Amino acid sequence: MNEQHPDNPALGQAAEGAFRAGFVAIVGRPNVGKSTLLNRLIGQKISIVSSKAQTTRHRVTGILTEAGAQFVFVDTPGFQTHHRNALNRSMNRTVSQVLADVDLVFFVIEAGRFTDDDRKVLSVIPESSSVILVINKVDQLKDKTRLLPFIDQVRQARDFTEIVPLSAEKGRHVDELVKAATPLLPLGTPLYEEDEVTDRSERFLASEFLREKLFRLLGDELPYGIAVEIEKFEVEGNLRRIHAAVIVDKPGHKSMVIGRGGEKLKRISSEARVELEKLFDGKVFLEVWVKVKSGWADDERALKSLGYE
Ligand SMILES: Nc1nc2c(ncn2[C@@H]2O[C@H](COP(=O)(O)OP(=O)(O)OP(=O)(O)O)[C@@H](O)[C@H]2O)c(=O)[nH]1
Repeated sequence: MNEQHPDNPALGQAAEGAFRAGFVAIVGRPNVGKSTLLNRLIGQKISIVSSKAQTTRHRVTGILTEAGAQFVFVDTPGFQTHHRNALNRSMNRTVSQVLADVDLVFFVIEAGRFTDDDRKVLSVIPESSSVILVINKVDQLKDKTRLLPFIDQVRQARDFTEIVPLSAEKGRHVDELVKAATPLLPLGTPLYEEDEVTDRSERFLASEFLREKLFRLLGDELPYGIAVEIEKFEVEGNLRRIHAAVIVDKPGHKSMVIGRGGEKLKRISSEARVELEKLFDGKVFLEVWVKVKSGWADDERALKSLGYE
């Protein structure tokens, strides 16, 4: 019998035993389109670090629940090869731990480009992992006949379980990825309810959204070791009051973040606010300032307080 859950048909199907659910990591060098892909996959269902999620080992960045499967996407902090300090050691450790633990890895590259940095990322994925090669930005490939030889070139580097060319930005063939990935998840009941959101999760999402805007709008000027700390998060009816500090390592970095006449910081916070209002479906009052904490990136304890493990 196919009993339907009153709020979520997907949960009803779990009773049949055919449901699949698992953790998925999306990895790739900077700028290949990982965030765009995640947003495209989960759309408005962006979630969710639920109360349950805090008892798991992973940071959940999004959940996609389909009729027959639930994908729980988890965060892998980017890794850098240039600086060696506590921050990087901690990040590299986290990356390999997370990858060894998830059920499936989406390894994302750009169509027509397979670089040394891509190979470095690939080398961190454990041999035992199931990996889907996601070739993103196929819309940028002018000569489509180049795609097959390119696929042949990349598949020399590893035995991928599946290969899916797509365009995350245009939303093309993203459903193919979901289709290819579903049978690779383990059988099991859903790990999370859909649209589960807690105060804590909103706080986490606020810091993630702000961090994303900093990365995007500072670009090459992004100071090394920048971090976001949510100092206050209050909910009054449909209004959220958020006070956030951007932590930088050196006094000189402060002016880079603030920009001439405060322009940069104003733009960063206003873009983050607009997206948070959409996400929370309510008004957001977001106040952001910049704080200097010298040497924080080298201080393991400070890292812990900022959420790095
Ligand atoms: N043409 C095209 N551009 C894309 C596509 N997907 C992403 N982009 C663009 O590529 C750039 C990087 O995208 P992100 O999603 O930020 O990439 P990322 O891998 O998350 O980058 P990091 O956060 O730096 O690791 C953005 O300018 C996107 O708009 C695509 O399918 N086609």
